[in-house]
Amino acid sequence: MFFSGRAKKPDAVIQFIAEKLASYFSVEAADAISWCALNDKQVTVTFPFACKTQWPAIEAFLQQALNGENNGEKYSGMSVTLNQSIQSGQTLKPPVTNVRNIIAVASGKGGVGKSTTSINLASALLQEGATVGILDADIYGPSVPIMLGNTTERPQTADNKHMQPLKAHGLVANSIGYLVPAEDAAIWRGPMASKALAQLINETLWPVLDYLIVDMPPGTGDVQLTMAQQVPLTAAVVVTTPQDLALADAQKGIAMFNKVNIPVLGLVENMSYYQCTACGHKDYIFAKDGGQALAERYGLPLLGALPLNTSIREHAGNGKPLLVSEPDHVLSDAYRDMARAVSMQLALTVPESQHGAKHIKGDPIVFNPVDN
Ligand SMILES: Nc1ncnc2c1ncn2[C@@H]1O[C@H](COP(=O)(O)OP(=O)(O)OP(=O)(O)O)[C@@H](O)[C@H]1O
Repeated sequence: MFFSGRAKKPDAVIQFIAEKLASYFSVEAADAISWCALNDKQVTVTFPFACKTQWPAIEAFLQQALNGENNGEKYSGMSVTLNQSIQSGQTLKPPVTNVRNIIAVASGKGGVGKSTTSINLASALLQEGATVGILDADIYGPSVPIMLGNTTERPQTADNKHMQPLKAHGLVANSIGYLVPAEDAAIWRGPMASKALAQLINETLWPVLDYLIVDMPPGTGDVQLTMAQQVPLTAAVVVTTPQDLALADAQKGIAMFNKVNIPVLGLVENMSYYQCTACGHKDYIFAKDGGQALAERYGLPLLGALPLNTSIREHAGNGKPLLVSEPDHVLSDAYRDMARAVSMQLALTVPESQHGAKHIKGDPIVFNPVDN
């Protein structure tokens, strides 16, 4: 047997790797143990969340740990392979075919940057190795087509019942904005808006997606509540700006999801500060640490804090997300940090679906994540 003599028992190696992973991700070793498997001299770590941009660093860190700390002999010849496999989180309603997790991005107040956060979160999750779609549920003010730069495209249908989602920048997307003129949707009453959302979700032929990001309409009224109940949401992320007014509305958003038993993964504080490009001084225009204080009050993590920044606004408006145009931008890094936090929080806090993978039927469309 391989683990005889001076070598460690398999569970000791796994325990060792799990402890290193726990320190890297600030989680419990007990969580990390379930990610690890040993096969001969190879430890395979299968992350249940998206973190692919970190793999080279993690691999080097684990390999160094195996070789170092006087372990050279104990773990001699052992190597680490990394993988990721994102499971479906449980939902109150039956899941949508092919969609593992639906994450609502919501805000109590309009104009806080919910759509901008949605599109950049979706792009960042994609860069972290997940398959991602975006659904624009902001029936009254759809901005996903503008942000993806495909306002003139229309979803195709082969049977007049189902739509192929549009593909842009590696994402798949659907929006009421592709289907009806803005002035028509703007006058829809609640039931009509909810029905339109149900159709968008259920009649789109989604390819297999780890995450479908739903850009919710702003506010916490009847329309939003019905939508939150109607869609098989796995979880929600609440976007706020740091000032009191927005925070008060963000609380209403958290309360709304609590009421319908949808787990809130955490808060994103947008427009946290402005950093002067000339001198680097940070100005907390809308107050300081409001998002952090609210997160603490509700025992939620602050998943990200993004500054008020010209690049964020320009890229949101010109049809090419910041992460696509400038993947090396320091704010693209910040969005990827946020995406990993969202993905990890979901994997660690939402129990796996009892439906298993029964709703995963395969790709109804050819999905190429690098397609533009
Ligand atoms: N961090 C940021 N820095 C600079 N501009 C931003 C930032 N976030 C959002 N914006 C800009 O603020 C405006 C509102 O953003 P966005 O449309 O994302 O907000 P929203 O909350 O989805 O709005 P709505 O309530 O209309 O749905 C847009 O012009 C967007 O480009």
